[in-house]
Amino acid sequence: MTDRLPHEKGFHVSWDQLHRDARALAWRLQGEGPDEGGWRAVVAITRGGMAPAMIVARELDIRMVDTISVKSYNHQTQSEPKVIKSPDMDVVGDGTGVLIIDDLVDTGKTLEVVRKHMPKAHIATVYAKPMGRPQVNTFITEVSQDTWIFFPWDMALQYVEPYRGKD
Ligand SMILES: O=P(O)(O)OC[C@H]1O[C@H](OP(=O)(O)OP(=O)(O)O)[C@H](O)[C@@H]1O
Ligand SMILES: Nc1nc2[nH]cnc2c(=O)[nH]1
Ligand SMILES: [Mg+2]
Repeated sequence: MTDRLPHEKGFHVSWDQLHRDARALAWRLQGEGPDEGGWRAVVAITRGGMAPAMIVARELDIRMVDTISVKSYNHQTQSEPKVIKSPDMDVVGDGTGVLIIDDLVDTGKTLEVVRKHMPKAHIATVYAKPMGRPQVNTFITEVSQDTWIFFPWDMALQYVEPYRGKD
C-alpha cells in the first residue's frame, strides 16, 4: 500500500478540456497505426480510460472497442494493480494494431500490468506524470508528479464564497 497524500497541487479538468485534449490525442494517433488500414481496435482501461477511448474511437472511426479493468487505487491510496477483467484475447491477440487508452499515467504501475497482457499494443494517455512517462507511447499534456488530476466525473459545480466577506 502506498499512501500518495499529500499532493501539492491540483489540476482540474473540465468536460470541455477533456474533450479537446482527447481529440488532440486522436489527431496525434491518426496515421500512426501499423498499416494503412489504421488501428484494428481500441481497448479502454476502465474506468478512467472509457471517456477518452470513446472520443478517440469516434475520431478515428474505430468500431471494435473492448475494455481491460485494472483495480489499484482507492481514492488517492495505491495498492498492487490487479487485472479483474481482460479484453477478448481472440480480438486483441498480442496487441498488434491495438490502441490502449487511459486517462492518465501516474506511477506507471497500471500500464506495466496492461502491457504484459498485450506487449505489442500502442499505449496512449491524455495526461502523464514524469514517473509513468516511459510506459506510454503517446500522450498530450504532462503535469508534475506532485499534482493530483481531478476529472469532471469526480467533481460537481458548487457555490463559492466571494473573496470579500471571507474571514
Ligand atoms: O500510473 P498509475 O500510478 O498506475 O495510475 C494511473 C491509473 O490510476 C487511475 O485509475 P484508478 O486505479 O484510480 O481507477 P479508475 O480509472 O477506475 O478510477 C487512472 O485512471 C489510471 O488508470
Ligand atoms: N483522478 C486521478 N486518479 C489518479 N490515479 C493516479 N493518479 C491520479 C490522479 O492524479 N488523478
Ligand atoms: Mg484508471
